Amino acid sequence: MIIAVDGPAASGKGTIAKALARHFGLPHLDTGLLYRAVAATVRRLDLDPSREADAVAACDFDELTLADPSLRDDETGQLASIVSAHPLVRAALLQRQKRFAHQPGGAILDGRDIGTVIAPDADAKLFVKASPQVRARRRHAELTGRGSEASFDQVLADIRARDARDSARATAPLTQAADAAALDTSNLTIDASVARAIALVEARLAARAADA
Ligand SMILES: Nc1ncnc2c1ncn2[C@@H]1O[C@H](COP(=O)(O)OP(=O)(O)OP(=O)(O)O)[C@@H](O)[C@H]1O
Ligand SMILES: Nc1ccn([C@@H]2O[C@H](COP(=O)(O)O)[C@@H](O)[C@H]2O)c(=O)n1
Repeated sequence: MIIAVDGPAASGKGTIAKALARHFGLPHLDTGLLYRAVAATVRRLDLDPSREADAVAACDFDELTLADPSLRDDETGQLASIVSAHPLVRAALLQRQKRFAHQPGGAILDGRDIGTVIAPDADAKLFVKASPQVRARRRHAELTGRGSEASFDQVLADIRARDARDSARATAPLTQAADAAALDTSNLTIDASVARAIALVEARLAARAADA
């Protein structure tokens, strides 16, 4: 069984995907981390993120980079959304994600293009969203908890900039797959969001079983 979870920055898709992975006993891949690792490598090697050839060179990143907590920084997220717009960067990371999705026993992946590009054949697809203000409030609380001094206005501006870049790029833009179930978490607690996500996935699986 493959479950695809997509959505914009800080919508809660990672939180939901991890909980679904526990519930259904599936391995989980946070695909944003791959783009963040490329971004961190571009920065470490002092490359130019807007040059496709530089960003492609960083796709061969050291696997240990994936465990670096600084990947979660807001600055790395912004840089990730710049490098991820290059078609050759997306191509370089494509097979790794497809292999993970199609491993025996199934998998759950979260990102921007899981339901549209990585696993269009997924058994269940969710598109997790929340208003920019709610997402910025949550991300600001998270960053403040980690000692960051970023202001709420800065976090909101960063989220809007990332949404715009991720949605406007020509290759694999952020968009809801036609067969994805939308889940707006703006007015839901984490527990309520997870319960709703489980119910949506189970409904989708039951509908597929009835069709088969
Ligand atoms: N329903 C919710 N209610 C309150 N806080 C939430 C909810 N869902 C997630 N959060 C919190 O919001 C923050 C962002 O959530 P999460 O990291 O899951 O988002 P994301 O979509 O995976 O973000 P990104 O795309 O930037 O990786 C986290 O601090 C998380 O604990
Ligand atoms: N499937 C994906 C996942 C992520 N991206 C890009 O990476 C940035 C960081 O992702 P997070 O999920 O960790 O926020 C994101 O803004 C996207 O630009 C992607 O393109 N495709």
